[in-house]
Amino acid sequence: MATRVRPSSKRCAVIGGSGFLGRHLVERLVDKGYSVAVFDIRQSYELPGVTFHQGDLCDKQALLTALKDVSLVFHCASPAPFSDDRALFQRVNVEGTRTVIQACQEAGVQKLVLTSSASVVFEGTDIKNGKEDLPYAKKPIDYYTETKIQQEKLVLEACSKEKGFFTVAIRPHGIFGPRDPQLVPILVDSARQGKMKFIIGDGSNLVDFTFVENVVHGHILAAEHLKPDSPLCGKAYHITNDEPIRFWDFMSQVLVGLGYDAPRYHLPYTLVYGIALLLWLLTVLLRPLVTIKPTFTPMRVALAGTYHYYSCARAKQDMGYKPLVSLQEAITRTVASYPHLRKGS
Ligand SMILES: NC(=O)C1=CN([C@@H]2O[C@H](COP(=O)(O)OP(=O)(O)OC[C@H]3O[C@@H](n4cnc5c(N)ncnc54)[C@H](OP(=O)(O)O)[C@@H]3O)[C@@H](O)[C@H]2O)C=CC1
Ligand SMILES: CC(C)CCC[C@@H](C)[C@H]1CC[C@H]2C3=C(CC[C@]12C)[C@@]1(C)CCC(=O)C[C@@H]1CC3
Repeated sequence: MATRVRPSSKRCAVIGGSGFLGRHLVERLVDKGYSVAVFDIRQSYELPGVTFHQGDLCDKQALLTALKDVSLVFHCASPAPFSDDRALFQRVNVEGTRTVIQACQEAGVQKLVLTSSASVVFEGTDIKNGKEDLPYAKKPIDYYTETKIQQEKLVLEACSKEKGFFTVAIRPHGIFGPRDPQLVPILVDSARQGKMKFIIGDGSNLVDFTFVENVVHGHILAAEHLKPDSPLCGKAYHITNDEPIRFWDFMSQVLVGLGYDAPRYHLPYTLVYGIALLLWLLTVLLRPLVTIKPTFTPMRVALAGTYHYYSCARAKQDMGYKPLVSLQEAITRTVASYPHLRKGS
């Protein structure tokens, strides 16, 4: 009878390993002595100790090649959240994740760590110190979040002691750091267009922004604590910097750090939200004729004008999580990493 060779626990795969979070995760795993297989639709770098497998995660055969001899899989691939392509989110985040689960089970993978999002419980209204037992959003803020909810459910439901397949979901919020392609670049682009003069609402709303290295730390701790009978099995965990900050203070610190003025003038939240909604309707109506990409979408206005910060007490208790980098240090390091986005450069 053929015996199955138990894959090495230091061999893992990162699906989405060419992306912002994925690459930081891969770099840390290599530092910790893991050998890593990256599976991604694109290859964006080369690194000793890392093998690249280019492919679409909806393709099970391609996944099976990358998952050979792998015991641990991190799944952090997703289409960009600001894409408007509902069919793409459905195909990659839902159908693709189903395929990832099947491929993991067929390849004999023991642990799957999903990058979910704290936004799975956000409906555009205030969340203060939200815990993981909040219900999933009934009206998610966009298609991206709608499919992140379905994806998280699929992964957590697949956790099975009988099959020897253990799953956990990490829910980060507002990831930022060096090489982030969205938060800082969008902010600077808006400032360069003169659109960052206004504070939406009274500016007191607290939110979580989480440094990418802390998010990586949470993922690796989750993987290392995920064992049969551990409390992590089939559960979701918020990973944040544990230092909620006023949304507009965070934006101002990044902008001022890069040489731009901080927003100063207040606008009522409902007015801006209403205008953003009208603009969005207009873009939908005009879509057959022209493509418009407004800076202030209803989703961004909701994120900019409400409280949304989360408790990471469960991660502290079950996996000993503690942020490694403080928010101030993280902002300083992030600002320093974007010399090309400084005013005047
Ligand atoms: N950034 C944030 O603030 C937050 C992110 N998250 C989650 O974290 C994860 C990582 O996000 P982030 O690093 O910011 O995103 P990125 O877009 O930087 O990384 C995602 C990677 O997945 C790749 N990818 C997309 N579709 C496929 C596919 N069909 N098959 C294989 N690879 C694919 C992307 O390629 P390509 O670029 O070509 O599309 C990209 O390389 C995502 O799951 C996201 O939902 C959660 C909370 C907050
Ligand atoms: C133009 C300005 C009013 C705002 C610019 C900053 C925004 C680009 C970011 C502020 C909060 C961020 C955020 C995400 C993306 C970038 C921001 C909107 C996510 C939507 C990314 C994907 C997630 O899973 C949730 C994030 C919430 C916070």
